[in-house]
Parts: sequence; structure tokens; C-alpha cells
Amino acid sequence: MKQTLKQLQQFKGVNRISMLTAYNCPIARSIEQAGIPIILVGDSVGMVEMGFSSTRDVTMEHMIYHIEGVRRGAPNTHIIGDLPHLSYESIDDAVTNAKRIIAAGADSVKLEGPYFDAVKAICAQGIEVVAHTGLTPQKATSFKKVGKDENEAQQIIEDSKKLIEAGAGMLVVEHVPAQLGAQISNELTVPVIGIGAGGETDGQVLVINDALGIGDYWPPFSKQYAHVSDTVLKVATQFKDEVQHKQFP
Ligand SMILES: Nc1nc(=O)c2c([nH]1)NC[C@@H]1CN(c3ccc(C(=O)N[C@@H](CCC(=O)O)C(=O)O)cc3)CN21
Ligand SMILES: CC(C)C(=O)C(=O)O
Ligand SMILES: [Mg+2]
Repeated sequence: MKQTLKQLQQFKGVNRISMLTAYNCPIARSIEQAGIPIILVGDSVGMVEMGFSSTRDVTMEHMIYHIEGVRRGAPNTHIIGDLPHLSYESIDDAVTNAKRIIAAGADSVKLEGPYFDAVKAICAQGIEVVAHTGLTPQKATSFKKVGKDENEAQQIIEDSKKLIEAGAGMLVVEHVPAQLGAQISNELTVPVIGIGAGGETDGQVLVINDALGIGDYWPPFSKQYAHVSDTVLKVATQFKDEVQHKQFP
């Protein structure tokens, strides 16, 4: 059954939490069928589905379109919708756009970085918020690991704590040393979901295209459980040949 962030918080320290991204209806349907409790409609859609070289090209309209499809496929799964780049620079925009993400079918919204007042304002509207620290691709100029030196690590810990104090009910921490992922998980009372943040976080999130082996590049911390792009190539080639040689239909 679809759970709220508040209900999902009970898993901390009890069960590991799995989360996958999804961007369309049939993939979301299979993820729900597998019993994954949380689907993230990430702005990574811009890179892995739309062919942009950054998540900064993703708009509110893109996010809404994808969230609507995912909700049709997964009516009973908690859906987190990413707020895209520049959609929460002002408090007014943050609240307006969070409401639009929820109206599209998400159960909570996620935003990147130390936007404490935006988190507070969105929570004040009764909308659950997921925070995101570590590597934050909307602002990043490279996708290198962050938090490797002591100052940077301390800043990430402080931002994470303040985002939870501002009202965020869950945290995603991306591409940081395993020891920092573990420390943040230990120090926060809410679930910390890691991606490239080691094995000691409360849960793990993976981009579904990386897990399926769709695309031609996958981050070093990801795992390919299948190689679907190879299958697409095989199928398309076979179909072409069969049409050519009148073997199909
Ligand atoms: N397919 C995909 N999977 C993701 O997990 C993902 C995206 N895209 N796009 C949005 C962000 C960006 N992410 C990424 C993407 C690449 C690296 C990566 O390859 N890092 C290398 C090289 C970095 C560099 O030299 O610029 C590394 O060794 O850290 C890391 C995180 C995670 N997110
Ligand atoms: C990588 C995850 C955490 C994300 O924000 C996304 O898929 O957009
Ligand atoms: Mg994202």
C-alpha cells in the first residue's frame, strides 16, 4: 500500500529501504509489482530519457508529464517528484511548484541543496519534503565525488541536519565517501537514502536505466542487473532482417 514519508520513517533501523527511479507507466508498474516502497521521478529523466547533458534543462512541464505516467502505473507506491532546476529559487515559486508536482500525482517533493526556507514553506502547506545533499547535479559543474575533505564533509553534515530541522522527512545523499554516508545516517533521525554513498545508509536508490543497462554510460557506483540496450539492438536488428527477407509477418 501507498505509504506516507512519515510511515516510511518507521523503517529506519529496522529494514533497509529500496528506491528506484521511474519515468513512465509500464516501468513503474513492474517496480510496484516487485514491492519497492518508493519510486523517485527524478530530474535525471532529462539525461537518461531526453538526451540532455545536464539535469538543468528539465522543466516543470517535463516533470509533470512523467509523474502523471508513473502514477498511472504505480497507484499504490509512494512517489517522490523532483523539483527541477530554478523552480524553487523564491519561496513563492517553491510552494507553487511543489503544489503542481503533488497535483500531478506525487506524494512528496524533493529539492537539492541548502534551501531551508523553501523546505519550511512547503512543509507548512502540508506537503512532505525529501532533501538532497552531497552531489547536487542541478548546481554541479562536474559529477565527481564530494565531501572528501573535512571542511566539505562538515558542511554537508550541517546542511543535512538543518534541512531535517526545517521539516524534511527523508534525505537523499549522493556520491560521497562511504564513511560520510554512514555518519550522516547515524546522526539523523530520518531515513537516509544513499546513491554512491556506501553500504551503510538506511537505504539505496538507483536510476532505473542504470539498473536495467539502458544507455551507453553508467555512473561507477551503479550496477547493471541487465543489459536492456543490448536486447533492443538485437530485437531491432532481427526485425529489420525479417522484414527484409519477408520472414515477418
Ligand atoms: N544515468 C545516470 N545515473 C545517475 O545516477 C545520475 C544521472 N544519470 N544523472 C544525474 C545524476 C548525475 N550522477 C552522476 C553521473 C556520473 C557520475 C560519474 O561518472 N562520476 C565519475 C566521473 C566524474 C567526472 O570525472 O566528472 C566519478 O568517478 O566520480 C557520477 C554521478 C548521478 N545521477
Ligand atoms: C539520482 C537521484 C537521487 C535523483 O535525484 C534523480 O534521479 O534525479
Ligand atoms: Mg534528481
